[in-house]
Amino acid sequence: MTADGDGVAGVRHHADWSVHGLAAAKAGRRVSVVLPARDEEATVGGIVARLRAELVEDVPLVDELVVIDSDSSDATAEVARRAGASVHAAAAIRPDLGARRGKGEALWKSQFVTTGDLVVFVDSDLVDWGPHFVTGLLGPLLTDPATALVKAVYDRPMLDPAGREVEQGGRVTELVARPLLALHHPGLAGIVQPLSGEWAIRRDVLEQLSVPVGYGVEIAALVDTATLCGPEAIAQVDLGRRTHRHHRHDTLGPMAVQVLAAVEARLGASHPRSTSAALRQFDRTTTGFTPRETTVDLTERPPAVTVEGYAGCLEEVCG
Ligand SMILES: O=c1ccn([C@@H]2O[C@H](COP(=O)(O)OP(=O)(O)O[C@H]3O[C@H](CO)[C@@H](O)[C@H](O)[C@H]3O)[C@@H](O)[C@H]2O)c(=O)[nH]1
Ligand SMILES: O=C(O)[C@H](O)COP(=O)(O)O
Repeated sequence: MTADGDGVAGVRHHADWSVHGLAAAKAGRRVSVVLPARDEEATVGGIVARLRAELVEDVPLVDELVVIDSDSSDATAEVARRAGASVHAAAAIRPDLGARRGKGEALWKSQFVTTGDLVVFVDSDLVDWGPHFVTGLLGPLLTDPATALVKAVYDRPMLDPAGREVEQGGRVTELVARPLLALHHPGLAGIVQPLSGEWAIRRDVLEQLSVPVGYGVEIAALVDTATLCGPEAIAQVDLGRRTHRHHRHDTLGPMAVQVLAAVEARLGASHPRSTSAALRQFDRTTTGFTPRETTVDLTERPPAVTVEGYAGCLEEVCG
């Protein structure tokens, strides 16, 4: 498989690295795995338990396994804790900094409760996955000092209720993220899955990034890491196959707005940052089309390194 863009390197394969080899390559570095989770009681426990058994207990690759409970109303926190994660409610982390809703907020807040030099993010709604998601993402970071961020690449089939493959997933990827990269960041067009929720990053880079509180977090991290370190500092690793819970197409609207806004905010002064947008969608009712309005949060959190009391590293990165 090749996917060379203008600047991004080709895709490696997770099998290029063994778990024992990676544990030996750590050389004193600490690894945090962070799972953001909102209402994921059905899946988060199994993911945590397997990562804990294979990458914490069998082989000492992962030093901390952290679930950030993102305003769940189900038993996510309890299930994750029982499976062996340390669990933090996003809103309870540094309450002096306030609380927003969203996936990006969970990732941003995770910086205040983790200590890893390398941070691996893994979604907690995964169905088809394995510990090779974590080892694959760590491969380039642990073996190549020029790598700053690693993105997951995978087949992502959409299955019908009977488990048959109906098409490939990634609706926001294909209709929003990829066109945005083509228009504004062609040097990143070689990124196969720009929105993949599984990615890993050096903390000394992560802490320099401004973080959208919602679903703009992945595209923002890509664009900003390329700006800070160059696109060649972004690696990609093929993790095989991934399936997860899908949103209805209309609930992808707010996600699309957040992805668009994160890229627009990085286009310079002609696109001032808004802090919210009103997305109007319509339901067919007996009286016609009834509008349904969603206020989409476009807020961004500042680089952690600029936040008073942040304990991370303060060194300058990427030259
Ligand atoms: O407010 C939220 C929303 C989601 N999540 C968690 O974030 C992960 C991904 O969320 P999901 O709603 O399943 O996103 P997807 O539809 O899978 O969206 C894809 O595209 C998004 C936009 O780039 C990425 O953020 C996702 O990781 C990626 O899987 C899951 O573990 C969620 O529980 C939170 O922690 N807080
Ligand atoms: O990554 C994406 O584009 C969105 O998460 C939607 O994915 P899906 O179309 O596979 O649900």
